[in-house]
Amino acid sequence: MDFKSACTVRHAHKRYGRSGPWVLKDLKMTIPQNQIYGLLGSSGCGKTTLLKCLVGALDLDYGSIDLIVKSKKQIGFMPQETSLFEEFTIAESFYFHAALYRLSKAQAKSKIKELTEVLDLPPDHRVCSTLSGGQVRRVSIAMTLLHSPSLVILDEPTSGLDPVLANLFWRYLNQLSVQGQSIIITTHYIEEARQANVVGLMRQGVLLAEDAPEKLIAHYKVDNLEDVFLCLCNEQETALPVEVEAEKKITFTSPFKDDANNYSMFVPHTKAILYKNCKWIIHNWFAFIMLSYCLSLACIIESNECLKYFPPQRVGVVNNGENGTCVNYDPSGFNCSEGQRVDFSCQLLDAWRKEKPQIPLSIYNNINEAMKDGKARKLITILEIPYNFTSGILERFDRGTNADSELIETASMDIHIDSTDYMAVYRIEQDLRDVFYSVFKDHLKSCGYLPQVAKPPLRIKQDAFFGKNIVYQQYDYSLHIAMACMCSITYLVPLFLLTISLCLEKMSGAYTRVLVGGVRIVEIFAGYLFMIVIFNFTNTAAMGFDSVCYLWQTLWQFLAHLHNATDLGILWDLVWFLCRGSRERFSRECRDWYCGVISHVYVYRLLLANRSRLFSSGGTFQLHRVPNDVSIESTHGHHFERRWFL
Ligand SMILES: Nc1ncnc2c1ncn2[C@@H]1O[C@H](COP(=O)(O)OP(=O)(O)OP(=O)(O)O)[C@@H](O)[C@H]1O
Repeated sequence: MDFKSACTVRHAHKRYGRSGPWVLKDLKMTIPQNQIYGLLGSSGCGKTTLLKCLVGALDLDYGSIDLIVKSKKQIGFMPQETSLFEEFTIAESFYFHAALYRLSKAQAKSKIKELTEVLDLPPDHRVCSTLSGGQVRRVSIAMTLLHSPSLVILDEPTSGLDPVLANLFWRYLNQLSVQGQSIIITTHYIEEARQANVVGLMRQGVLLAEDAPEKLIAHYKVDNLEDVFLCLCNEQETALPVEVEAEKKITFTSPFKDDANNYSMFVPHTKAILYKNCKWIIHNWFAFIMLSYCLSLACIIESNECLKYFPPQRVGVVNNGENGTCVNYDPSGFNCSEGQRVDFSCQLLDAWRKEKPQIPLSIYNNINEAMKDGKARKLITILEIPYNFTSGILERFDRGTNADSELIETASMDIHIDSTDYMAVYRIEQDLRDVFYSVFKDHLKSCGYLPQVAKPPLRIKQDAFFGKNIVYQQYDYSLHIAMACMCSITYLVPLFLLTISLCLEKMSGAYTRVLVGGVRIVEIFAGYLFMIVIFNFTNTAAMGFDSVCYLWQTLWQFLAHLHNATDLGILWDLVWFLCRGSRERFSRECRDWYCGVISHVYVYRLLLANRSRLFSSGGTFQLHRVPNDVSIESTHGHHFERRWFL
């Protein structure tokens, strides 16, 4: 035959696995340029394997392939499988393939119009998964031909096509070949292949003959190609079995190894993959929104008290004292030297209102009502003042060291503190001590005693005891695990769903086409990575709202209690916290201005201390949730006070 070759295959050997049977056995093939080559053969003879080797989807074990094209971009390959993104509409599929081959809008538009007419495509808003088998095949052919490739390779394009349409399609292929495209087509319909310029007849991995159909028919003196094939099969049966000879084992080199498009197409390929991923997400929005963003939202709602109401900052009081609600008692009018009778409960409440205006009091008639509100988390503490509280304390003063335990019991107030909030317990105890001290001090002063007598015999010195090793005992981590798990799932969902999409696309063969189009794994990876980053970023932003809310309160509380900020360490950790505010999304107790700051330090200290149990809890940790049995074993230079840890 006298023609220029579009593809030449020499001594092609291919098998799957190291010890599998040879699928291609010393196969030789020459595909003429600008002509249609019909590759015929029984099922399983190796046609698809050969085509995949031609387009670079598989490598030969031995042999050589010479192609007229040097870039995958110039090849159009239609695999046997559907090879379409099933959720896409036809228009989206066209857009994706046009982007993949960097076609201009005008080029894409005119080619789409041409292909729609020739292949009688359904309306372009139709989703691929809803098309019939024949329609899918036609859309698949259209995608293959969209970028007008120089070498067109079609694996059984006409199976399932209406005969009239198949005829039109063959005519269109003829037209393309005249326009300069070389076409290889496999088909099971042997007679159909008479329309090809050249046919190759293949059996058991060997090309038995290749020539123009009419020449083959004439040579074997039969009426049709089927009979030619029969003759060739008989010849092969009588011939000696083909052995793979050592001298025919030519080392295979990919015809695309110098593909110049490898790097220049990075951006368009990645953009096309991104487009495809975005569309996939849009088509599967329900799964993404439900699994990803709804979980984020649940985390925020569940973990953020700021969104619900301002955290309770009230102290409930049940005053069973002699003056009850204190309406008939003027605390400021009390003067010991004039022999007036003091009411410590009313003095205490008055002092509280003056000294702790940020924590208002709620007066209750009985303990049950107060406890009800306490359990509803409207109160942080309930003060239950007994009837003879004042007389009991006065008697204690009188009796001095002679006071018995019964009297001490009588003169004590019950304080119910919400112990789920460790920092609140600490603060309320401190506040109560301050207020009691101020009341007794004033009383003693008014009665002519030394006020310092009321001061507890303690001199607090602030030293730095900071241990490296923090020991946990008997702590229930489940509280933290739930939230941490939800958050982790939120971040894993996009990864999980996009992986599913990748698997589905691989199974449908869509990726074969994409890879044959010259897309590299690194470009697919970049497209996926970008999507995952976007998802996690938006998730973090959503959760960040929670952090901003918390941050605002933290700052507010920080400024309100600035007098406590005796150490620069707080400022340092506040800055740290600002930088890493998102870590605090699990915070339940926004009101503790320092819990966020300290918990932060705490987390890092624990991470540094390598506590595997904390790691297993998976989330951040709050100081007020820390059990009382935390101990710091050894000292280590640090800017925080020990009392903050205990
Ligand atoms: N991935 C694979 N692993 C192992 N064997 C394979 C694989 N793919 C194909 N084969 C085997 O290689 C042989 C040739 O398969 P191939 O798909 O190339 O045939 P074919 O001529 O295209 O058949 P059909 O016309 O039915 O599509 C078959 O025996 C097949 O079972």
